[in-house]
Amino acid sequence: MSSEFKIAVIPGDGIGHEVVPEGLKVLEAAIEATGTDASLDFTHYELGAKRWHETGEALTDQELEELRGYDAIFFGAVGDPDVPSGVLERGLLLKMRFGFDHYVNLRPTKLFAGVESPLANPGEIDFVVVREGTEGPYTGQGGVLRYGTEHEVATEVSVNTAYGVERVVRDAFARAQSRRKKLTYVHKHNVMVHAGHLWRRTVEKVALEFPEVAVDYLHTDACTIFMVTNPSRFDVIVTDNLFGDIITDLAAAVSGGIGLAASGNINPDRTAPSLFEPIHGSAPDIAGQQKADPTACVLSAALMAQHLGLDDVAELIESAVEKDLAARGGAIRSTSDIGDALAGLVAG
Ligand SMILES: NC(=O)C1=CN([C@@H]2O[C@H](COP(=O)(O)OP(=O)(O)OC[C@H]3O[C@@H](n4cnc5c(N)ncnc54)[C@H](O)[C@@H]3O)[C@@H](O)[C@H]2O)C=CC1
Ligand SMILES: CC(C)CC(=O)C(=O)O
Ligand SMILES: [Mg+2]
Repeated sequence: MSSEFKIAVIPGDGIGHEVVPEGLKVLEAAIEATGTDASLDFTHYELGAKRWHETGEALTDQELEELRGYDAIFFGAVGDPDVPSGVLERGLLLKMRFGFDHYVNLRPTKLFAGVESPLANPGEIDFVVVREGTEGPYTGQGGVLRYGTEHEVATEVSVNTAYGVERVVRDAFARAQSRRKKLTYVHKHNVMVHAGHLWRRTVEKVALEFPEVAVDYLHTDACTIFMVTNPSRFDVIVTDNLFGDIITDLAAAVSGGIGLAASGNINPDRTAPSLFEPIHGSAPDIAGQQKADPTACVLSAALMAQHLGLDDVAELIESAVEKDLAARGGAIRSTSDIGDALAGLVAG
């Protein structure tokens, strides 16, 4: 039986408009090349800075509900220098992450053959960060007292629930079980004793269900050391929303750059569409210049294909990326040239 998947496409801002067309180009080439009888039906949404300037809205509640009807969301990036910081990030992207219960923010990190790492001796880098996606300091809890005065007080509260921590920790253990059976949980429980100890107790409890998985703990600051000095020690990392955001930019940097780092914002219970995006932002410093590497976006399309059960499509895209990276050397190519090359490799 053939299946049709409805995909909402949101390029967003800045280089989102350049990398998303390349992601779609490679994805469509892979669908055709595999001969799968599945088809993807794309609906484009113009959301981001332009639309915010026109209407004052980042994403309405009605649009959020409309998006709920899709099988997946393919996203570029959000954020614009002419929009107050946080308005689009919270109003568009985080509204979807929270609204669609994307509690697993999955960020695989791999040093592909032929890719140069800034580390002198990188060794093998192949790990996945499971970043909690719906809690922590990203919930918007907190506020400001005596705004604008010399007595101003600003709080940003980290929210951690037993339910929320346990479900993401269990997901990470299951991933470790099916990989190299090592889980590193990363927090800062020497200082953040309330949230940190909830994470610690939760990991200890769930570990009993996964006796084959070796568990390791690192404070976040020490994690950044080992990510640079010995990234091979990692298999699966589980951590909170903010720590996960920070360490995955570092993970991208040590494994060849932010332009290669893909992600999935996953709702594992499939009660709402999952969202796939490169981990980078809208990169205003290079936007509109065809300088962005679309590979992260292309690999995010592969993650989306895998999520939809199109494993052969995902594998074809990944192997095209591997071939292209192995042959790249120091060549400088435009965003669309890289997309064309990847689509060509996929077509065979
Ligand atoms: N998921 C999202 O939509 C995210 C949005 N943002 C937003 O993006 C805007 C810019 O944020 P920044 O902190 O500058 O982070 P950024 O990730 O946009 O850029 C950081 C640096 O990486 C470079 N870069 C990013 N993607 C690249 C690619 N594909 N190829 C080559 N170079 C690339 C940029 O040119 C810049 O020098 C802000 O408004 C921020 O809030 C930031 C991170 C994630
Ligand atoms: C909401 C985003 C702008 C936060 C971020 O940097 C990320 O998720 O990687
Ligand atoms: Mg980030």
